Amino acid sequence: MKTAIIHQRFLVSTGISTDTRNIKPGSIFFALKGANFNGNQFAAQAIAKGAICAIVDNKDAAVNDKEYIVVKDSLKALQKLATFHRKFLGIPIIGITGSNGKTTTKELIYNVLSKKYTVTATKGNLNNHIGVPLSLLAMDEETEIGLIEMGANHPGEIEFLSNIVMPDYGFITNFGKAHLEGFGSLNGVIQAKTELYRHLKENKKLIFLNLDDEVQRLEINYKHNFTFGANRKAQVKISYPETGDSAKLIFNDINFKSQLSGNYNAKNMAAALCIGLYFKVPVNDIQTAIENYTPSNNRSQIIKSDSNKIYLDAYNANPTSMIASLQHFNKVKTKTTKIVILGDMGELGTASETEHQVIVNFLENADISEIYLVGKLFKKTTTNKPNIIKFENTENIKKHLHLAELKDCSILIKGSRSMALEQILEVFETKA
Ligand SMILES: CC(=O)N[C@H]1[C@@H](OP(=O)(O)OP(=O)(O)OC[C@H]2O[C@@H](n3ccc(=O)[nH]c3=O)[C@H](O)[C@@H]2O)O[C@H](CO)[C@@H](O)[C@@H]1O[C@H](C)C(=O)N[C@@H](C)C(=O)N[C@H](CCC(=O)N[C@@H](CCC[C@@H](N)C(=O)O)C(=O)O)C(=O)O
Ligand SMILES: Nc1ncnc2c1ncn2[C@@H]1O[C@H](COP(=O)(O)OP(=O)(O)OP(=O)(O)O)[C@@H](O)[C@H]1O
Ligand SMILES: C[C@@H](N)C(=O)N[C@H](C)C(=O)O
Repeated sequence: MKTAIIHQRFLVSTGISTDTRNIKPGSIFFALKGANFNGNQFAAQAIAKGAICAIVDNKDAAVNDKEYIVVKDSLKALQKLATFHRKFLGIPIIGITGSNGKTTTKELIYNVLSKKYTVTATKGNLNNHIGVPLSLLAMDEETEIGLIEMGANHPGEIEFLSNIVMPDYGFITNFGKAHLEGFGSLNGVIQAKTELYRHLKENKKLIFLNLDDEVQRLEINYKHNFTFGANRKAQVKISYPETGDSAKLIFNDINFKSQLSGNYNAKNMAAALCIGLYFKVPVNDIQTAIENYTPSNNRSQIIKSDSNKIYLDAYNANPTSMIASLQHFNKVKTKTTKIVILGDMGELGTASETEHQVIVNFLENADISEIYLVGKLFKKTTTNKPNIIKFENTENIKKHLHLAELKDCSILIKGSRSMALEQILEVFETKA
């Protein structure tokens, strides 16, 4: 009942705010609890800064009945409001999850579908129990298709988010060794990510499948599917040519280029193509949308800096995405000197030591001239290769690079968010 009342206020508001440090005038403020603050303490400030209503779960924070609504739990109220709004709009929603490439694939799909429809998509990677409701609540009556990214680092989370989103369509980018701390193993990742499939199947909704992925292939007998891949049974038949440094694919004899480094991004492009075709976006528009997409935020970027070429992939890292990046970089043909700078991979739990050593073992046999490993986890690995040099932290490698005269180099930079390896760019005079 309260959800319906809040929704009435929401419809005449400018949207949702959860932070008084950047409040939107005319918005509804939800007082959330976090690791550092209790949002209830900011409710009055939110109203003073222009919010039309504050949803609080501490009755003492409610100054009057006009501007404050007291609920049992503000976070749950936000999540319920999101589902209520989703049902109210009744538009088709695509849910996307996976271990790697969610944000990139979501951006590609967004660009493709926007050629024909008004699409509202998750901003950045606001993909958790707070970000997903906020993304749904960013949709309005103009929105024709919603595109929601769902992230997880423990079992049950995708099911929980799916119940909020109620997607009509779903896609899982891949199953990789990410967040092993919470998922336990690759099998744990598969069990958790396929919560999306189970949700879609129970509700007879459509699944987009990459038939080149052995886990996704298992779903082929579910009748509501639309498939892509190099696999001969795929409805959207793709071929993946041997490429240079950026991802490419071929569909119906048309070459799709991209500004994305790494051939693994080709399957993210293929997913966007498949979904674009399903929603009847003309192929030439799909091609333009994919080719014009320029990655940012340290993901799959190709940056020219004087005579050096930098592959900046420092947004995040895990064993699957790191090995994919290295295997690709290893194969790139260039006359320049190849250098890799790798930062620790976080959130791997007990697999951490082994997985860092696997990376070092790969590098020992790779066609790469100089290898710099940064962080405490890589420090624990063993190697006797003289071209593998270890640094305690990002500051130390920056000092080293300041002194090194790097010319005519191809440099791959990849590491977990906590390592913030993009700071290394400061060393180069970047000319994008
Ligand atoms: C709760 C919240 O929104 N916090 C944001 C806040 O953090 P801060 O530390 O400042 O405060 P608190 O959280 O303690 O504050 C409680 C509330 O008080 C508000 N407030 C505070 C001070 C003030 O002066 N006025 C206030 O009103 C405050 O805004 C809170 O509402 O600010 C930070 C800086 O902006 C935010 O980063 C922080 O946001 C949190 C982290 C958050 O969850 N935001 C979501 C919108 C979101 O989607 N964030 C994504 C995270 C994506 C991610 O990591 N995904 C993982 C998988 C998911 C794992 C999941 N289980 C999980 O743990 O999240 C993946 O691998 O993809 C993002 O930020 O990118
Ligand atoms: N299909 C893929 N296979 C392996 N690695 C990939 C794939 N797609 C993207 N990556 C790698 O993952 C990095 C992060 O991409 P992106 O942000 O799109 O993923 P994400 O799943 O959204 O991650 P997060 O949830 O942390 O935001 C890319 O820069 C790239 O290195
Ligand atoms: C940034 C967060 N979503 C993530 O991907 N974490 C891993 C462990 C990383 O930082 O690489």
